[in-house]
Amino acid sequence: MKKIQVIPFAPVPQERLTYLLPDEHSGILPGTRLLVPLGYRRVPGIYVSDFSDADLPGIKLKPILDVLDPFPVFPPILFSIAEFASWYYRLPLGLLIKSGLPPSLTKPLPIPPRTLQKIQKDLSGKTSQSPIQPLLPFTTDQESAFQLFKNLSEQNPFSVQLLEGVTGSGKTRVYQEMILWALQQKKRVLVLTPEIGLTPPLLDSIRNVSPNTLSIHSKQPNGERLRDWIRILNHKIDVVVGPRSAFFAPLSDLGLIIVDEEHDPSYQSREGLSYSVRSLAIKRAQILGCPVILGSATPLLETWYQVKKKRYHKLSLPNRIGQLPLPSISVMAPGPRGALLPTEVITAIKNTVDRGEKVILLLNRRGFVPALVCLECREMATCSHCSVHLVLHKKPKRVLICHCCQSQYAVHSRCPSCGGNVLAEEGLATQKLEEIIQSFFPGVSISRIDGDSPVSSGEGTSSITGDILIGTQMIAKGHDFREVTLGIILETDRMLALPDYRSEERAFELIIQLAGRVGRHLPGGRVILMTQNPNDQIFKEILSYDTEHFFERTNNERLELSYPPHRKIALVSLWSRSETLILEATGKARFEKTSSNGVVIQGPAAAPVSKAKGEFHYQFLIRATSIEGIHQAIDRAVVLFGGIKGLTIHWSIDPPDLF
Ligand SMILES: Nc1ncnc2c1ncn2[C@@H]1O[C@H](COP(=O)(O)OP(=O)(O)OP(=O)(O)O)[C@@H](O)[C@H]1O
Ligand SMILES: [Zn+2]
Repeated sequence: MKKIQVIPFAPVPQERLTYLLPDEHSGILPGTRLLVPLGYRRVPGIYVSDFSDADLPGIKLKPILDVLDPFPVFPPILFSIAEFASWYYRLPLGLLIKSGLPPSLTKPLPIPPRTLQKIQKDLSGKTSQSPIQPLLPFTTDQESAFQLFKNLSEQNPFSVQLLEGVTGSGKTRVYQEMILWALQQKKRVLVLTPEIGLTPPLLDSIRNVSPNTLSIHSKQPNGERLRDWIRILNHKIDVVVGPRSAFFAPLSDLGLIIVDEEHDPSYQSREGLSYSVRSLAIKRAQILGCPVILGSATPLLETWYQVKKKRYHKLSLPNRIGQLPLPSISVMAPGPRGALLPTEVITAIKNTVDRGEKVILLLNRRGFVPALVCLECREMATCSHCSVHLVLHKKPKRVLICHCCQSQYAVHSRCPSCGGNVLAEEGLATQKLEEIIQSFFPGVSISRIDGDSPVSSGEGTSSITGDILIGTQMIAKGHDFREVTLGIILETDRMLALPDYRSEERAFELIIQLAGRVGRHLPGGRVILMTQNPNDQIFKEILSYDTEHFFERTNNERLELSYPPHRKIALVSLWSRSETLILEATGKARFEKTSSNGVVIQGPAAAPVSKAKGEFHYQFLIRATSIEGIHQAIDRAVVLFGGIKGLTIHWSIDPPDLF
């Protein structure tokens, strides 16, 4: 029996464990799933390599229990990037690999033989060849951007290229040509997109240049996802398009990675294992020696900074297609005496709809109203498991919902605190906005696009037919609505005031992206921002689309306050049902506040949502000049808090925000 190394799908401190492989299985290849004993458990894992060191004195090795599949499902081409991710984000390698596999391959079971037979039969069939429509001729901007890409990619094995194209400048058309370039080199392509459900047009455009394209995403049925994975493993697919869950697609001969809308925070997982596939895409391209494209109209400040430092290249599409200008942006105060919209805005909506054009209203809060308040004691309805107010929803039924843990509560008629019987609905969310706007414009059709509407569950944008479109931030993402010429953003000040170092950057990006949906095909586009503080510096930058000034200013602030891109940061979170336990543990521990090697630790402080799903949440913020400093601090936190019963510890390196 030979000795082999296995990465088990378990949070083990050593990344690889050594087992014995019975001779009858000696022919298996690295990347194959095995079942191994781990303590009293049987866990699946990946066979990585043979173990060539001589003896392990005093250690009695156990044989593996089974070989789960007849072929490797996590091929060795993915080992280096998985190992890098595990090192950089301090995550158990086995769990990281598990997070990248289709769900059916994460269980301690073989693929059922009948399923496998069916998939293999499908594989032998011809891949579908959808008709290829003629491609649009390039504009001069597109031509120069593509030529620069081609030169850079042919001169350097690895390069990071920012495709900065204003909204509606035709980035997708450039992606098409880049993909064709890679296919001509007999290479394959990975295209990452923030939300597959919202961007089927991107998939169509890519299929048009490469019919052997498929999309992988977490809403696919398990069987389909497994079948697609095996098709990719068998080299039947040239281009994979998808969100975070597509990152580990087992494409061999990868020659190009495109990260569309690279600024989007959904590239970083928030729950469970925290890692950013946008950042890992850059590393994967570096390991493979191929170009990676970061596409956006509003790149991350970090990306802008790397371009400034000449580490990333920039390709520009400075104009909209058809010489249509970007919409004009203006600021306006909300109406007098609490009226939601001033008369001027109502008139602008009416005129737009009367012309047969469309209006978008963005309000970044779903539900009916964000607060149900007792007029006697001013108590607000609050979740019993989380420290957040309940949001009143009216559709599909009248119910109070916790947006943190999703618990639902019946709407009470009396205040649970003082028995008062006047409960007022305060504030505004998308469902109420829809009701108000409908009352102003009775005959006009309205579509609502938010986390509660069908479009968010992957139905695509074809259902969005209203003349007035109301939505949360979702409405600003990548859509190419033809007739929209007026955009209105409500409660802009609230977006800017979120307690986070990135809130201005996020608001800037959201406003420019929303403006990007306006006037894409018709002239006269206009955007109105509702704000009480029209003289704030950020509005001057937004009104003139002065990204450069915004980035310069924000970058200086980040430098002064020691935030990225000038420092690495991480959040270490402690969770417990007992707040006292957290406070005692952190009070006793010597988690050095400032250490000699440039690591600064702040906290613990109650997290912005200080209790969620029944557990209290405290955070440390760590800053360091290097990733090694961050690692040291996290390792120390694990030693201090990792073994305490009743306390769990999580961390997020380069978190997209501090929530
Ligand atoms: N060369 C071209 N000739 C004519 N029309 C074009 C050309 N390139 C792109 N278009 C059209 O321009 C519109 C905008 O293109 P696209 O959606 O790719 O923009 P974008 O840069 O991705 O914008 P956003 O960042 O807002 O998503 C689309 O309707 C597309 O079909
Ligand atoms: Zn809750």
